Amino acid sequence: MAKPVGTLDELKAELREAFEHDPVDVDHVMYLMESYKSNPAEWKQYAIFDRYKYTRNLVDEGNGKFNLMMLCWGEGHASPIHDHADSHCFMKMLEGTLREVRFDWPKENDCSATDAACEQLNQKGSSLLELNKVCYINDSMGLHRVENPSHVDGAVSLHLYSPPYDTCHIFNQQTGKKAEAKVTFWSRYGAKVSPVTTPESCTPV
Ligand SMILES: O=C(O)CCSS
Ligand SMILES: [Fe+2]
Repeated sequence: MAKPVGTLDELKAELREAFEHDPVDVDHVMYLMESYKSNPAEWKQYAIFDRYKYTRNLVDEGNGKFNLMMLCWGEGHASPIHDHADSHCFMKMLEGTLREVRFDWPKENDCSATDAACEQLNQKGSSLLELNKVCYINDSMGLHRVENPSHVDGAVSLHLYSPPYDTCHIFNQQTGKKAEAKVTFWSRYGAKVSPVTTPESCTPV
């Protein structure tokens, strides 16, 4: 069994090592992310919140193999229902609690074309993610929406996407209609960048 990770810098180094080998060992990456115990003193420099929507804050570009980012969710903030662009998605709770709601893909691929083909997405599960817990999803497992259920506390989560991507799809829960969405960063390595959009607020391309 690999040794547990101590600090965020150790986690970044271990993740870079883990992604040097193909295919990705999902269980090993889950172990690494789970074994890191959140220490706000190590990550608060990346945690930049916005009043109106959740923010995506780049932490490491993983030698081009993955994007590691910190997402900051104000009270009641939520992502749209989205896919993960055929990438791996690992999500770890660093502070607070998030709810993950999972959905099946739309039954009809051409739903974005005709109203007749559209129908409500099937919700297939919901779970609360507590401090230090890690969840994993990829497109073969379905879609999800992530939300901060608290109306008094913020939440911070650490996300790893591999391969990295800057476009995904968002879905309308009532119709199943999908639209392409650009995802960018609110900050990079702790420094805010120009005003950017994140999935729930960006206009489909
Ligand atoms: O903005 C994103 O990357 C979706 C957060 S839930 S995986
Ligand atoms: Fe996601």
